[in-house]
Formats: sequence, C-alpha cells, structure tokens
Amino acid sequence: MPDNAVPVLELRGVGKTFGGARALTDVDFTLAAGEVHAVVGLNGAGKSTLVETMCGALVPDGGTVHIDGRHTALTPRRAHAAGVRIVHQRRSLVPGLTIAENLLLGRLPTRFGVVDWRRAHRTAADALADLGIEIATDRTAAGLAPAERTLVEIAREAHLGGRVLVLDEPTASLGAADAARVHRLVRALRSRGTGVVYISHDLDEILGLADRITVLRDGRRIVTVAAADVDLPALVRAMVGDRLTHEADTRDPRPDPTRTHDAQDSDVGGSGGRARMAGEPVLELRGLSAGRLRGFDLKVHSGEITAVLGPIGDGQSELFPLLSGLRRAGAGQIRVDGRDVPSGDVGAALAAGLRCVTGDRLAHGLVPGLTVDENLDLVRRGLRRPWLVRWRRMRERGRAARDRYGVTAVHANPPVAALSGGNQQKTLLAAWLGTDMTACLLEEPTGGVDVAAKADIHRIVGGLAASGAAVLLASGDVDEVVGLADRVVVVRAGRTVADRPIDQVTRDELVALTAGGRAT
Ligand SMILES: Nc1ncnc2c1ncn2[C@@H]1O[C@H](COP(=O)(O)OP(=O)(O)OP(=O)(O)O)[C@@H](O)[C@H]1O
Repeated sequence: MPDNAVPVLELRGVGKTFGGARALTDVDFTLAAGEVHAVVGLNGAGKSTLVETMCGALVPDGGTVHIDGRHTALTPRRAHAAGVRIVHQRRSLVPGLTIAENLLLGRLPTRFGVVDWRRAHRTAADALADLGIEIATDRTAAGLAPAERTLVEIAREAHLGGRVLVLDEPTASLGAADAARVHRLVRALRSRGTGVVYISHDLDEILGLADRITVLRDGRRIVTVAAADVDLPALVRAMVGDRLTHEADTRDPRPDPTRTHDAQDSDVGGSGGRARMAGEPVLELRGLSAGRLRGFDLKVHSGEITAVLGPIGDGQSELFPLLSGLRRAGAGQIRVDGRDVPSGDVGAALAAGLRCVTGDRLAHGLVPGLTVDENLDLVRRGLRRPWLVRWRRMRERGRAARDRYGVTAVHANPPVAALSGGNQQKTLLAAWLGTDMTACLLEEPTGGVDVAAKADIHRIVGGLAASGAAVLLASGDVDEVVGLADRVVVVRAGRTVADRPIDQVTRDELVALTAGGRAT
C-alpha cells in the first residue's frame, strides 16, 4: 500500500474477550483498495474473530474501526452499507432460485410492476461476465458444483456493492483446478480496486495470491509482511512461534508408532482390537450404486490407506452416507471382513467396526451445544452403553484426547459451538478415531485445520493403518492424497477412471485425471 493512501479499512488496537478469555489483543490491520491481504494463523489464533469484527458482527471491547479513514462504530448494517461483505464457507445462496434471482435478490428489475426477467438475466450475465465467470444465469443454485457456488456467491457480494470482500477459506473444499478459478476471480476483483481479506490454511495458496500477509498467534498480530518478502518456512515459524515440537511438514506421511490408536480404547464396540498382516482385504465395495456412484467396486486392505480422489459431488461424496449406514444403496454390497453389512443400517455399520468421519462436521459429526468432552463421550457411549455416563472417566479421556489432537481453546472444555473451525475438526477426529475400528472412512480429514494439526492428523491416520485398520480417504486434495495414501482411485462422474499404487502415478497426472484427462 502506498504510504500516503488512506486505507479502505483499518483496525487499530482491536481486542476481544469471550467470557473473560482473550481471543484478540491489540490487533492493528489495514487494507488498501485493490489489495489482497491474507490473514493466517493456527487454529484458534483469532482469524474469524478478527474478520467478524471487520464486518460488525462482533463488537470489539477495545480499539477502533475506520472505514475510508473515518472512525465508525461498526454494526452489521453499517458495514454492509459501507460495502464490507463477508463470504463464509457455509454458502448462502438460496438453493431453489436461479443464479439471476440469487444475484439480484431484493433488487430484481421491474417493468410496469412486474419483474422484467429478460433484463434480470442480462444484468446478472453481465455482472458475471465482468468478472470472467461463465455460468448460465437460469441454472438453479442447487444444481451448481461447489466451486461454481463459491464463484457466484463472491460475484454476488461484489455486484451488490462490496468494496471490501472478506473471503473465509473460499477454496477449503476445492480441488486444484477449482481453486484456480477462485484465484482468477480474486485477481479480477483486485484489478477492479476491490479490497480482499483472504483467510486460508493453505500457505502455498496465500504466498501465490496475497499482496500482504498478517500472521496472528494467540490473538496477537505477530507480523504483517509483503508476500514477496516471505517464504513458507518463515511464515510457518511466525505462526507457530515456539509451539512447534516437531517439524511442521504437512506432507510427512510416516506413522508415529508411539501414537497408534488408543490402547485404552480397546474396550469399546467394533469387532475387537486387531493387528493384521498387511495385505488382507478388509473393506470391500461391490457394484455399489447410489446418487452419482454407478457400480462402484473397491477393495481396501488391512494396513492400507486408499484414497478416493475426485471433484466434490462427482461420486466420492456418496461414500459417507453409504458406508455410515445413513443411506441405502440402490444396488451393490458393502463387506467388512468378508461379511455383508446391510446398507442403510447405522448400527450394523458400527457393529462391523466401520467408522465414518464426515466432512460436514456440524451437519453430521458434532452436537454444537455440548462440550468437547461430551461430544467425545457420545460416540464412545453410543457404541456401547448409551445410558451410562461416567463423568470422571469422560473428563480424563476428554483431556487426553484434547491434548493428543491439539484442541486448543480459550476455555478448557468449551461447547463445540464456541470452538474455531479447525478445533471442531480436531474434536470430530478425536471422537471417531479414538474408538476401536476395523475400517474407517475419512472425508476431507484436514479441512480447515492448521499446518501443525495437519501434520499431526496425518501421523495419526498413518498410525491407524500401521495398527491394521483399513483406511479409506475421500479427498479433493491431491497433495494430501500423494502424501498420505498407498493407493489412489480417481472417480469422475460416479465411475472409476484410474486405480493405481501411489508410487506409480505423479501428482500432475492426478491433477489431470481429476480435471478430466484420461488414464494412460
Ligand atoms: N463465541 C465464542 N465464545 C467463546 N469463545 C470463542 C467464541 N468465538 C471464538 N472463541 C474463541 O476465540 C479463539 C479464537 O477463535 P477464532 O475462531 O477466531 O480462531 P481462528 O483463527 O478463526 O481458528 P480456525 O483456523 O480454527 O478457524 C478460540 O480460542 C475460540 O475458542
């Protein structure tokens, strides 16, 4: 930002306390028009609290907010009127409405008192085309792929007058090709003079996209630097400070033999603590059809991590409802240890030792109003004796699981709703992976988690496989698959297009295969 330019948005000495615990302390932040300013930090560092303050959703208890140089007591309405808009990870398009209706909601053009649809579609199409987005405006939001939804949502906020767009992990659940579309849109916005505050845990993405980067740690601003003046290791060091006890290499797939799944958990459900020889087939899917999946076959062996990779919504997202028993298959069989598991039966899936960890933690994974320890206990108790609450053991186990998965919060054992997204994800994994299992399905297990936690989760998953579990990983993240899996199955439009040992395929081939290329 030129020294004399007035920032479009400025925070001075902002602080925020939740129930006596400090989430933000004395944070300064500036954003210039036409700048992409990224905010990074470990889970719980204060990123969401900071951006909620920028949007008037949280009132800071110290410091001031300035828009175009003027001090403003920000409320959501004032922020909106000033053109400060946030695009959350949870998409807010109305599913049953068309793109044109969503873009112009509340402002549809009328002629003689009736909606002028031709003009509406033209206006919406022009708004999208201005930003380089090609999506037909008569499609409904429900039919959009996740990346298209993100693009339309960002375009809508820009079209409705957004001068400062706060993008909260817009690419978190997107593959590389889809993320690149979002990056193009962000660059288009920047060149039009829009200021963008960008939150992401993907530091490579940040380094390639941002102009400046602010690092938060424990609610404090550690540094603000030009992206061109910093590299990945320096950024990681600033984020973790002296907290890092091991190398934060997110691609280290080596299992840590000291951290295999809890020995103390072997009294729980499932089909017994087993340590198999590698090579034994454990989870078998035969001719499974449901939603977009068509006659899907897969064998996952004991001690093996098999990844199902593909664009989100292209078939691999059917696996969670099917394997967890939430949904009945139209055709085909699920077999665990050579025995059929009736589809559409949650109890049968659990009894067979199948553990399915959802990628949508708040919809299917956690009870937001209960504490972390209560959530951890629910899964364990539900598997065995739902009526018996043993409070002391619950607290002890809860503390151990929170420590092991690095669930950090300003309160010791808060309700899950008060946790940051990454800490919610760690709680979810601790709840399901802490129970004895034969096979597990992990849907996007590191979605929203920070670099250090990602490395920990990879070690834990490696440890599960090392102890004999068959691990199925459903992911859109090519790097995660390359770093973690032994085998990869690429699924497109519900069908397998490639099935390879991971050492017989390159990262670039996988990117091409998921984006539509052919297996060679
Ligand atoms: N409503 C709330 N009540 C109590 N504590 C809260 C509340 N909102 C946030 N916190 C706490 O404030 C701290 C900062 O959380 P915040 O969500 O801002 O972190 P974050 O950097 O966005 O993390 P993540 O990367 O995991 O999303 C955390 O310790 C969190 O538990």
